[in-house]
Amino acid sequence: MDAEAAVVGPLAEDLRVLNELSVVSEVDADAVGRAREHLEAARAILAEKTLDGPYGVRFTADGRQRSWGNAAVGLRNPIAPPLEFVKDDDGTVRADYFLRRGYEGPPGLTHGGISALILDQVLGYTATVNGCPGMTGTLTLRYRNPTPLGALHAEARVDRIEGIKAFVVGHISDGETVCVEAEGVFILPRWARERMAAEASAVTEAPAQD
Ligand SMILES: CCCCCCCCCCCCCC(=O)SCCNC(=O)CCNC(=O)[C@H](O)C(C)(C)COP(=O)(O)OP(=O)(O)OC[C@H]1O[C@@H](n2cnc3c(N)ncnc32)[C@H](O)[C@@H]1OP(=O)(O)O
Repeated sequence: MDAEAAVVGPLAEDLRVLNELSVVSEVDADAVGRAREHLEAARAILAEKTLDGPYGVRFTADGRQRSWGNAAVGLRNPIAPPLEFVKDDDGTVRADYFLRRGYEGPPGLTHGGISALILDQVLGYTATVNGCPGMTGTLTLRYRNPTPLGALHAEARVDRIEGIKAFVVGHISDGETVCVEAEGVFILPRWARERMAAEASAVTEAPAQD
């Protein structure tokens, strides 16, 4: 982990813990008031200097990509569980992750929208690392069994690629039972296709160099 990640990663992790405590803490009103005073002090410090816009995607000097603001995988984002992906030799992508009690939907279970967030990211990443990056065009989910909180597993593989479209399938399981199945169509958008075509034609039209 690089020096900046070592500073900001633990901040997001602290905030994940606070998110869960906001849900489950049973301290009295006086204690909540004291905790909020500390949080206000932290807010004031962090707000001293901020970006004007979203974090976006950034690149380090050695070319590594950072999506630290991303709501599913962002190192800096306390909404992200976060997910960390492993790619197998056959192109399958897997992630073991842990959902705290702040991700509850039905009592004691994972919110279905959180499962959708995770599958969107896992399937989209799978399309990208298998050579067909794109935006989510369609994401279809089937909630087969209730998804518990806690330790979960997601995985995805490319079913097929048709030109600019990747058809990806995947699921979430609790280690034994498949809870949610997903199919996604990821499409290289028109603006990206036009940019790639313009760059290709600029290379073709460039005068030959001796
Ligand atoms: C470089 C790109 C970014 C990479 C990001 C990597 C992140 C990885 C992680 C990501 C994780 C997070 C991910 C997120 O959160 S991504 C955020 C959620 N998704 C969006 O916001 C996408 C919004 N929509 C669009 O941008 C456009 O509508 C897209 C790009 C989808 C298509 O607009 P485009 O103008 O390009 O389309 P076209 O009219 O030229 O048609 C082209 C072909 O596509 C077919 N079609 C069209 N729409 C759909 C549809 N909805 N389902 C299925 N198929 C569709 C169409 O029939 C045609 O097929 P064919 O007739 O040729 O056979």
